[in-house]
Amino acid sequence: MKLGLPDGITACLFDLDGVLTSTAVLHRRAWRRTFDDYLLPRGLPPFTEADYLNHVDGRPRYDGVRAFLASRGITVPEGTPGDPPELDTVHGIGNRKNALIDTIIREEGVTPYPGTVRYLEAARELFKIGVVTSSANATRVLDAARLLPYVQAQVDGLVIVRDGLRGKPAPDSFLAGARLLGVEPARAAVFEDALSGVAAGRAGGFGYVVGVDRAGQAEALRGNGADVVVEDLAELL
Ligand SMILES: O=P(O)(O)OC[C@H]1O[C@@H](O)[C@H](O)[C@@H](O)[C@@H]1O
Repeated sequence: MKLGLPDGITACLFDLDGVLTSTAVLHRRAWRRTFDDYLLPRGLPPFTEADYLNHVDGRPRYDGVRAFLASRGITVPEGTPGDPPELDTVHGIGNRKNALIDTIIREEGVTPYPGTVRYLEAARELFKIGVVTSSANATRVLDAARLLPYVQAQVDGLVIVRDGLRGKPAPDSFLAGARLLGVEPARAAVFEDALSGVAAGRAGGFGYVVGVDRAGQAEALRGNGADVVVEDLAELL
């Protein structure tokens, strides 16, 4: 074992929001405001943390809109990516959330987890490092957190759309990350805080899946595919 990973692992694929940076809570807040603006005027129950964790967390933006609305039996037109934020379409609602997260990130900034930075410092000496995230805002967030120098390969929300990949919980984005680093999935470890993300790691046949529990959902992370669950990456040092 090195840095808590089994022998034979040569690469680490890190999710971004909630694993490297504390931006998962910012996304959650933006989603809550977006969906509550839709739900509450219609007399429907508000968006909950469980809604976020089960249907939205880790998935590409519009997949999250579709999955959550489907869980409530709500159908809205698909629309197109250029839809303005005030339109009640899948794309309009997703764009509304993106305008909100944009403001929140600009006003509040981005912090990397200190334990993650320590882990990255150690890992860069031993492993290839990639970031695999559904977020189309990844470069900006990595840059603000000063983490870009650690990243040798990046698969993000823009790449997912460009290459027509299926989003998490499908394994496509992690498999693309492994390919970019030139490693077999069995030789790569996946680090994920989202249920959809650990499921993607398991579905891709990755050598090890580390669940990072930032939301008191250790059991669910294990149930969806994590081999081990930690609350902070420093526990693996
Ligand atoms: O809307 P973005 O920035 O492209 O991000 C898409 C998704 O990215 C994931 O990393 C987050 O867990 C989700 O909350 C978010 O919805």
